[in-house]
Amino acid sequence: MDPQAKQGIRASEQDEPPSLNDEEESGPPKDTAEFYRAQPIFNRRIHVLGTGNVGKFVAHSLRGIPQDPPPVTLIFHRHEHLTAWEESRKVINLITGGDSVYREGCDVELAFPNPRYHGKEIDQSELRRSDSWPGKSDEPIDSLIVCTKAPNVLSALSPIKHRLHSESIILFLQNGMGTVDEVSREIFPDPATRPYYMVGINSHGLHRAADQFTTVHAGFGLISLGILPHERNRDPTAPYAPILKFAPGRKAEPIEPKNPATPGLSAQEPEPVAAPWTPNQRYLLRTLLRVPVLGATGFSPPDLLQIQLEKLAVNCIINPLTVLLDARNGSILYNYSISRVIRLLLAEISLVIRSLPELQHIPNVEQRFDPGRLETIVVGVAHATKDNISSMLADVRAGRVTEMNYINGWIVRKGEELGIKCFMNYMMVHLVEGKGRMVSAELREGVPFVDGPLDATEIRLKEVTATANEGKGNSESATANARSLENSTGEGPDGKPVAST
Ligand SMILES: CC(C)(CO)[C@@H](O)C(=O)[O-]
Repeated sequence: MDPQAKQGIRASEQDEPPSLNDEEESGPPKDTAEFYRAQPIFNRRIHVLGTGNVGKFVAHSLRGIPQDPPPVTLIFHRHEHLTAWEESRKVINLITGGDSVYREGCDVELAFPNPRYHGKEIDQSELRRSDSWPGKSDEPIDSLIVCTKAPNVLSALSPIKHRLHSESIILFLQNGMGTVDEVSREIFPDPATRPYYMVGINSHGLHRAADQFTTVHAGFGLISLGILPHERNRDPTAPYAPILKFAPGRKAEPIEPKNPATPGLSAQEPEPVAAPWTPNQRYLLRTLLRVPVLGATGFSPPDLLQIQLEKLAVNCIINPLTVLLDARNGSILYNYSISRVIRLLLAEISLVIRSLPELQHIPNVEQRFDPGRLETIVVGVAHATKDNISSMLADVRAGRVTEMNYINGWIVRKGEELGIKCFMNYMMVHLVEGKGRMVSAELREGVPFVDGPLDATEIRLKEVTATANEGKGNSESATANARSLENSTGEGPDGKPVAST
């Protein structure tokens, strides 16, 4: 067996510094801080799953903690990425305002995602030639930050689920809602062995760079963090996990009129957070709070949920509209017709959010999620990011699956559970998915084809590979496509024409 297979590939073996808690305990702790300081940290290593812009930014930031940065392991999902890393300087570069900062010291592993079709995982084990490969690791993971896009979380997490245990902590950094519930249902169905979860909302602007291990920090933002209550530690009928009145299999009851501005009128009182943080929860949270560039702040679960829902409302408007208009974020501003669409969408989004049972005990929810206030937030973000291409538009242009299922799709599903029909959002989901399919089909058409009678050495490429993709964020793949065929036919730039039609 490959000697590296047990523990991935380590940058250095001396990176396990002594526990943060070397001091001997003397008597009972006097205050909360002392209580937490007395908790032992067994493993400081932080694994980062997903090495896109967010993953690189987080790993770079963690390695930049001035004193005693934590050991960080990047989990790649493709062999090419591992090879590229091994052949590179083994540094992550963050470009801020044109200046590059290189950080070294990350270890790497390779875990192949388990593909899923129609919601079911496909067992690939029989297809594998070996159970061991360079970069494979079976070591336990105590702290994990999941930075993959929402639609890829299940397939990326599945091959490492055996390494996560009931005391591990997983931080989810995805756009949209519903990822955590999906992970509990599909990956960790048993609450007794389920790890702890933390959720983060990232507002940093990060752009792709030409180099694979470089990210551009285009806009400073914040990361709002919150530790979610674990089912092991709370009453599952408490408001944070309410019994849904219209959930499948449940006898439908009409929604009671609520008055959230008067807490307690029709909702249960929130459950007080009783469980103290585990050492891994506290360690990961504290470590992230120590990184100035992340701008991380901790919130209670109800506060975090409301921040998530505000961000969701913004994403529900800017992301699909920029896809349909195929334009930058600012394009939705100062346009009478687009404003009508925004208002119709927000009317549904606001109603669903204001009806969520988990918010019923919180004062001012009616005001905070009023459609007019949400519109002000959306317009503010669209204005502040007017020159940006939204993440969803970038996904569609590149032929990737969008996060629509976790954004407007989540509103539609929640609406169904609550008895609210969200026609406008349903239409948005399918317009964006339809557009995504159309663009992917166009990109697939970019596969070079042979046209007309050719002699043995001649070949023509459809020009669409180079031109149809221009300015659509996928020119890299189109060019690579064209280049690979050029190489395979041995035709160079000064050979016979390779592009026609
Ligand atoms: C806020 C936002 C729409 C700005 O581009 C961003 O969350 C995105 O691109 O998804």
